[in-house]
Amino acid sequence: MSVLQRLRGGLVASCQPVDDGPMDRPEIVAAMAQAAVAGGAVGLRIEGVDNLRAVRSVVGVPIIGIVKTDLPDSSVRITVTVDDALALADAGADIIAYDATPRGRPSAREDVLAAILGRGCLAMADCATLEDGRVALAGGASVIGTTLSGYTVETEGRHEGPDFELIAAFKALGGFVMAEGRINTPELAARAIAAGADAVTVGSALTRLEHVTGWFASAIRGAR
Ligand SMILES: CC(=O)N[C@H](C=O)[C@@H](O)[C@H](O)[C@H](O)COP(=O)(O)O
Repeated sequence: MSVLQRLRGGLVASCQPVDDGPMDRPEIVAAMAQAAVAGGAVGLRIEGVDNLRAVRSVVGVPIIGIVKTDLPDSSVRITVTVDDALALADAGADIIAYDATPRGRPSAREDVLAAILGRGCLAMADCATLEDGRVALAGGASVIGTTLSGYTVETEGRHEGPDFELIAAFKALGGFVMAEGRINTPELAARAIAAGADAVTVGSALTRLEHVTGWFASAIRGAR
């Protein structure tokens, strides 16, 4: 079965602990990944080359790899250089996700995409808009994700929850549609599939213990 066939209709667990938090260690990310697969995840999204290597050695499901970098002069963070893309391919990523918005960054998005495809990996375009998805598919990306909707100046504050409109619009474009971003409950995940997603990625609600704890703690404080 192809990588996309294995992901179709399933859950991808994004195992990204809070940066520099107590769970931000490759062995813990690998354990999270194993637990997610045991729970039914058909794929994983992993940040960082060391984490990816640790996860690759313990699971067989498809892995979407990214490297996040905080740049001084750009808000683009996801797989911003050709070297990052190549390192993820070497570490065993099946799919490499990159920032597919037109915002400036060290390597042009086209160059990052070409590097991913050149290594025989599939490319996932992390998009904010319909136009990002259109450009990415035309350039050879296989997966278009709603990952960055709500996280660019253009789209900030547009949706409090998942961007179901973009999921539906992507469906009409063709390509493999990944619903991603603020899908924090099983009900929202099911709605994403009903809206046209081929697969759903969930991160914070599964693997950012600090965030999930905070949601509960503040709801309880607010109810007092
Ligand atoms: C915008 C951005 O940088 N998104 C990142 C991409 O990898 C992650 O921080 C998110 O956790 C991931 O997209 C999953 O989304 P959520 O955690 O909302 O389920």
